Amino acid sequence: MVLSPVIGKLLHKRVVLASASPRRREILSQAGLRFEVVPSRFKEKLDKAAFPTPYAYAIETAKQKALEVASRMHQKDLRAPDVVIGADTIVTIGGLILEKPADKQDAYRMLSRLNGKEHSVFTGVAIIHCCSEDGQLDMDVCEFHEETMVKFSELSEDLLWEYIDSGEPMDKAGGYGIQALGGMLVECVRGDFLNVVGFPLNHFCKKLVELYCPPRREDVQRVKHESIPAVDTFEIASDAAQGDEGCGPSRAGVDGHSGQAPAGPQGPDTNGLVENPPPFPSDLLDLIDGFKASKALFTACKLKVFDVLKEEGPLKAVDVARKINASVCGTGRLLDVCVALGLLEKTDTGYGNTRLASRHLASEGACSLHGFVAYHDEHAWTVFTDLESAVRQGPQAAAGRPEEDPSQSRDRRLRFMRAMHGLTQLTARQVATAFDLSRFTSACDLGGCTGALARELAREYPRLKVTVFDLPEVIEHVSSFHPEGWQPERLHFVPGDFFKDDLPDAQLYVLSRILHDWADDRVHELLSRVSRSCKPGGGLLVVETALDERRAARASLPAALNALVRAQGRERSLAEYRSLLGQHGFRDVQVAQAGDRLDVVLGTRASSSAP
Ligand SMILES: O=c1[nH]cc([C@@H]2O[C@H](COP(=O)(O)OP(=O)(O)OP(=O)(O)O)[C@@H](O)[C@H]2O)c(=O)[nH]1
Repeated sequence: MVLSPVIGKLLHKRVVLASASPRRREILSQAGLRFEVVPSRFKEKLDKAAFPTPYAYAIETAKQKALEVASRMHQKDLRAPDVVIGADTIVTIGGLILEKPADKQDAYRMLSRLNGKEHSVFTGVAIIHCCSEDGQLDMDVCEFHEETMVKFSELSEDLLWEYIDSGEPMDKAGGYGIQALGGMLVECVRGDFLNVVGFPLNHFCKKLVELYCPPRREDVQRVKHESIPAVDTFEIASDAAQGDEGCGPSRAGVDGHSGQAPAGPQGPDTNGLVENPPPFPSDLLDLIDGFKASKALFTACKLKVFDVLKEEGPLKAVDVARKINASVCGTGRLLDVCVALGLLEKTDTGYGNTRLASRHLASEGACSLHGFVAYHDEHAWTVFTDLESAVRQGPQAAAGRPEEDPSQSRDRRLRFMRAMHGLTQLTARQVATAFDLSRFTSACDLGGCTGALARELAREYPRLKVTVFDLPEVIEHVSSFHPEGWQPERLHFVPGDFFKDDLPDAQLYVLSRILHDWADDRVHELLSRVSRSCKPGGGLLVVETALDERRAARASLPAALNALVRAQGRERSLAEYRSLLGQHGFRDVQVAQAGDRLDVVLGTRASSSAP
């Protein structure tokens, strides 16, 4: 029996799994897929440093594995299979990519690195649709990745060696198999378990829905007019499977344009030939509607919809309306839009948060971005209405406005602090582990605000004492951001202005999301102050979202636009940050990525006194 209708779409096709992994074979056959196994001969030796993110590396490896099998099979009997699936699983921690261990010592190195910590497991997947015509092989590649967070318990050396001696680690990414003995090492898992084992089945099925059962044209148009983006659920596949016999491998889907409507009614042209209308511009319509989606999210956050549903959901629209003190009709529409945006789920019992919403959009919690959303709603939204003049006149248009100073009023300051706190908490661990900082015993986070990064640094490096140095009016509020029962043992808050006051002594100085706020002259002033305070051998850690051609244009887009609408300051490229550190006496400048959007630059203060 095939449970997922979308897997059924592949039953009449020749499907090949380009993998030697017994786990992938098992996951896919248990899902009801029928396929042959042809292990890939692609050597997994791509240059990791050439990829902007670890998952881009995993995706490319998966793609190369599948492409190798497709072309080999085509060459052999001039008939490629219909579909080839490739996958690659990697583990990442502190900017390092771990694959299968080379030997026992290597397994030990990997497992001790993971010991007691949380790491990410990425599986990149490539689905290749092949078409052989006149001896030519034509291939369409659809690719995606899935991330799962896994936390290891604190494990003794003896236990690690016992596990290594079991032989289990050797053919597993990161040196452990979560589905077997390795499960004993794991304290918790956040995300898709099967992704860790080697194949993200859930995401794969969703991709198949996009490829084989895009929403029907009427649905797309209705959705567009109501400004609700299409949502990828298995239900779409079920509906299509029941109501649309022709729901097949649409070219639109295979070409990777997910959610694109199939070609519309076709009329004969003057030669009696059928002419295809131009492709439906779904992506463009999504783009046009994008601001409405943002505003719906901002509004639901402001009205505390996600808090109410986190505490009491699932609830009917009428009950949510009562609790947020809003109209039933307006609330119902907002809730439906949130469902379409993938933020809420709707069942017979009412509306409930998705995991994403409970984790990031409710106002409390270690991963809450509620403050960050509020800041965008109340501040960025207004500032960005000036984009046209900023583009016409350049950043001086923003300079003409009264200075946006987050410390102007208590409310605005607190709002800004909440935004920074949420964002920093979310990325602090990745920043703290981007480099091995264990050689430092003292650090000073300049402009460290609520201490979210400082706390993570102290947690990650047990010998490290961290000072947060920020304006007195900021320091005055930090206690309200401390987690309950929190004792600031190795963490100190010192009030001061990094442009005016002496900087606290430290071996490592941290400037996280600070430099982009300042124009070049101020950046030089600040860096020369840091350079003077930093002793030879000390370090400077700069954290920014760099304008960087390596990163997909889309990810650095907000940074590029921010630079236009801000009165002062500008985003800079990695080359510029490297050069700035060099100009101020920092050598051995290294760069690492912290997650998708942040770059971390570490320089060591050279011994010569003149920078
Ligand atoms: O918890 C677990 N983590 C990982 C695995 C297995 O690890 C390997 C990952 O290696 P890779 O993606 O390169 O795949 P290969 O086994 O080399 O097969 P290919 O022919 O596809 O390259 C993978 O087998 C996971 O299943 C695990 O079992 N548990």
